[in-house]
Amino acid sequence: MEKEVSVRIKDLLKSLVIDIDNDHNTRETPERVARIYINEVFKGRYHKQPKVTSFPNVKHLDEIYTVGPICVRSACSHHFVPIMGNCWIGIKPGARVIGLSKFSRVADWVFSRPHIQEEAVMILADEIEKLCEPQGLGIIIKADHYCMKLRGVKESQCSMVNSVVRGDFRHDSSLKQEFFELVRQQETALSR
Ligand SMILES: Nc1nc2c(ncn2[C@@H]2O[C@H](COP(=O)(O)OP(=O)(O)OP(=O)(O)O)[C@@H](O)[C@H]2O)c(=O)[nH]1
Repeated sequence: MEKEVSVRIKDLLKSLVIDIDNDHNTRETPERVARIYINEVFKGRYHKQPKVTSFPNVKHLDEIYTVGPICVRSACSHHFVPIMGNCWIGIKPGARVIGLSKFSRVADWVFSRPHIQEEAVMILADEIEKLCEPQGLGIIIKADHYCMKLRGVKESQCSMVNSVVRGDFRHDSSLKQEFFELVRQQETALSR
């Protein structure tokens, strides 16, 4: 696959009148770009989900906890330029729990694909629900879209914030508020 992609990138660069044969800086760029897409930026499409072990919630914990900020590194489906930001996950555990670091690993796997942010948050929520079946789940993403910064409208300060709430977070507004408040407090502490 790397070979096939690099051949096509070579054609693309030729169409863009980039002289990869004589410009020493771009000579191996097609191979590099192929590796970046397959092994890094879009790896979530080609690599298996990271292994996640779940454990029984022996103490029947039913208080919420949050984890974040988790890095969002993605690419927008429309222009293939970066989406960079943070995400926060809130859990009211169910019968099983997973290790904290696994939220980052699964998020990285999900975000490493071309996305629009509205769908990315739902796909991540679906994966977390499958892994630990929480009683409640909330996710907030705040991200910069370089299709709005680097090009187009060139808005340097504008970002997108969206969220998804599932289970008890959706049915119990006080729980949802608690999650948003915990994230707000941690964000404020980080920005000091
Ligand atoms: N809803 C949503 N829109 C996004 C996201 N990422 C990029 N976009 C927007 O997708 C739109 C694509 O618009 P098009 O009109 O098809 O493309 P375009 O002519 O390049 O648009 P401009 O960016 O306005 O120049 C742009 O407004 C982007 O800002 C995302 O995650 N969610």
